[in-house]
Amino acid sequence: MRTIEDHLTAALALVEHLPAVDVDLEDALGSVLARDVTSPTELPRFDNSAMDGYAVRADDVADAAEDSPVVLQVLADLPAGSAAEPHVGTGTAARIMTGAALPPGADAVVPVERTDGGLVVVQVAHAVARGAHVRRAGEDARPGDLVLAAGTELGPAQVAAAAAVGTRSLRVHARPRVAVLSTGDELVPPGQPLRRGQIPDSNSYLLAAAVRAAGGIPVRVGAVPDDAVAFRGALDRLRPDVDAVVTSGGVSMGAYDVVKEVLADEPGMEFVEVAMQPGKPQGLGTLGDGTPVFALPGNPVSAFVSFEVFVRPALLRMRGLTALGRPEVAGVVADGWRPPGGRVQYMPVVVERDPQGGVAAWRVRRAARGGSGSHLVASLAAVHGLAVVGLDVDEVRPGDVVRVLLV
Ligand SMILES: Nc1nc2c(c(=O)[nH]1)N[C@H]1C(S)=C(S)[C@@H](COP(=O)(O)OP(=O)(O)OC[C@H]3O[C@@H](n4cnc5c(N)ncnc54)[C@H](O)[C@@H]3O)O[C@H]1N2
Ligand code: MOO
Repeated sequence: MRTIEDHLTAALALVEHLPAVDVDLEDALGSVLARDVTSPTELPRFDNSAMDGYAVRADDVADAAEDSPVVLQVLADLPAGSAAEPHVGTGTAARIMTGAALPPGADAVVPVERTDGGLVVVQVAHAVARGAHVRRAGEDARPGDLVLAAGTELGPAQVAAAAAVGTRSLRVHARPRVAVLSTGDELVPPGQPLRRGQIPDSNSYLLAAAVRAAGGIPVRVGAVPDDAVAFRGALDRLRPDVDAVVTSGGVSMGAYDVVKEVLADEPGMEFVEVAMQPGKPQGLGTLGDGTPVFALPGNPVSAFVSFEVFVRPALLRMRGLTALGRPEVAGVVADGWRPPGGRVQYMPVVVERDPQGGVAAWRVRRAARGGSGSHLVASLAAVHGLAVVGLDVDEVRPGDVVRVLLV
């Protein structure tokens, strides 16, 4: 059997960062920058007030106190956005709002609640230090500073930083468009009546959602029957519109394993057994035109785990990311189980804070009560993580510490 590491290496070798495209800031969330963003200006762009109040010369109000306020003449009113530039000389002040440019001559701001709020003359009842409540130009960024590095995934904060430096569109890696096909004569779209032997197709929804959660764009074809002509036809109709294809089912030893039957003849494809549970039978490779294909096993938990371990990292790489793993915690096992041995096990688990366990103590229990079967799709709904159990472990006991990938 092939190791997980070798199979992941083979999967990642099929893909590279997708080419760069321009995306409007409004649509940039979740994309990965293909080019650095530097600040063309100082940020803040100009010295400005951090408070609603009065722009003053600190020396003028050095002796101000509650019982002996200093009286200043109010020269101007400066709301945020005002282009006025009144010169604040000795004995004068300008009423100023948060964000308005500090007028020349002024070197501090007195908050309005420290004054009588006068519009013609103002009484200032407190001294302020030079620079008080002034936000200095360039204290956030200087011209040429790197604000966002290529390879950064754009979240709300990164989008805000790009907007603040005046960028309207960003150069990002294209997102992978990923076709999702499930195979099986037993599959019926969810919600439709079922005769004996039929089940709803959950994998095409699972995998389409997983593609979207990984930052890709799913193209959900749905269920295709176990028929070589139908499967080949569905594949041919998809391309060249997609960057990758994910299939589920039909890769094992069965008499009707259509994915294997059709794709085993493709020179770029291989069907292997990987030393993991679930997820042993795997197909991987490229179609004639180079489109990568991930042929995952049909059992729902197997499809889920296989996507996590092999497909998600590949999609992240296509999106332009270099960190491809999930965050991990070490957790203490609450209820033990017997792993299969000889294969690395990915056990779907619920991860909870241990109330007695201090800051970062996690308690881990199986998501499916009493089972680890790869068919337990309803129990999958409880999953927080996958506990990774080594292939040489014959028993996981309560109190053991396991590594958990947070999914
Ligand atoms: N003789 C052997 N039989 C099996 C072996 C083996 O080594 N020798 N391996 C088992 C393992 S492990 C797995 S995993 C499965 C993988 O089988 P396939 O990838 O060929 O998947 P199918 O046979 O098509 O389906 C398996 C199972 O999953 C259900 N299924 C399939 N697609 C969907 C879907 N879209 N939504 C919901 N459920 C789905 C299907 O009904 C089956 O119950 O093979 C074992 N057998
Ligand atoms: O590998 Mo199968 O995925 O063990 O159920």
